Amino acid sequence: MDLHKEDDRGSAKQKKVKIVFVIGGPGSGKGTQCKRIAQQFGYTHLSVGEILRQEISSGSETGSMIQKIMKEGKLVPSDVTVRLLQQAMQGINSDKFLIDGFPRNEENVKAFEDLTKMEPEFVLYLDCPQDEMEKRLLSRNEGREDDNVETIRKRFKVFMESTLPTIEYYESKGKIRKVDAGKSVDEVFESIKVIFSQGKDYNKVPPSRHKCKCLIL
Ligand SMILES: Nc1ncnc2c1ncn2[C@@H]1O[C@H](COP(=O)(O)OP(=O)(O)O)[C@@H](O)[C@H]1O
Ligand SMILES: Nc1ccn([C@@H]2O[C@H](COP(=O)(O)OP(=O)(O)O)[C@@H](O)[C@H]2O)c(=O)n1
Ligand SMILES: [Mg+2]
Repeated sequence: MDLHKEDDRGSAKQKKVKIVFVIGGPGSGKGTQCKRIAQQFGYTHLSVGEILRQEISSGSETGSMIQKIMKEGKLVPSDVTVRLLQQAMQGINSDKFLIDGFPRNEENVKAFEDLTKMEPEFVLYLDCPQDEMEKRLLSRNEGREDDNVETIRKRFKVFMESTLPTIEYYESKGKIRKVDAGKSVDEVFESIKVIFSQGKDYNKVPPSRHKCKCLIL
C-alpha cells in the first residue's frame, strides 16, 4: 500500500501519513472521544468496527462470516480486517488517520505492519474500569447484536487475553499514551487534548519500566 502522498507542488518528495491507534476495552469511549479528536485536531476517524459492520451490511459472504464472529464477541481474522482497513484508508485523501478499535491482538499488529510497512505515531489507550464499561454498553442503545450481557462478557475476556498484550508491546516501544477513561466525557477529552497538543512526549511510559513478555513480531 502506498499511503505516502506527494507534497503540494506534486514533486517526488513524499509526505508521511500520520497514524494514531485508539484502543481500550469495549465501552471505554473510543468512538465518543475519536469524534471529538477528529473535529478538534483534523484527523480522519476510521472505526474498524464500523468498517466491519459496513461489510456485513453489504451482504457479502465475507460479511456473513464477520457477523457470526462479532455475535460471538470474537476477533475477525486479521487478513480480512487489515484488507478492509487498507481499502478504507486508500479511498480517503488524508495525511492524519485516527484508527479506532485497532489493533486488538498480536495478529492485527503483524498484519498491519507487514501489509502497510507503517507504524503508529502513538497509541491512545482509554483505560476504564470494567463495571463502568459494562454499564455504558448496556445503555448504548445502538441496536448492536453484540451489546448484550453474554457477548459483552466474552468481549471483555478477549480484551484481557488478546488486546492487553498489544498494549504491552507498544509500551515497550514507548508509544502508549494512557488516559483515565472512567471519568466524564468532558474530563476524558481534557486529558486527551493535552496529549494531542503536546505531541509525542507527553505521558510517555519509559520502555525500560515495562517488560514485554508476549509479543514476538
Ligand atoms: N466518559 C463517558 N461517560 C459516560 N458515558 C460515556 C462516556 N464515554 C462514552 N460514553 C457512552 O458509553 C457508550 C459507549 O461509548 P463508545 O464511544 O461507543 O465506546 P467504545 O467505542 O469504546 O465501545 C456510548 O453510549 C457513549 O455515549
Ligand atoms: N480490530 C478489530 C476491531 C473490531 N473487531 C470486531 O468488531 C467488534 C466490534 O468492534 P468495535 O470496535 O465496534 O466495538 P467497541 O469496542 O467500540 O464496542 C469486535 O468485538 C470484534 O468482533 C475485530 O474483530 N477486530
Ligand atoms: Mg466503538
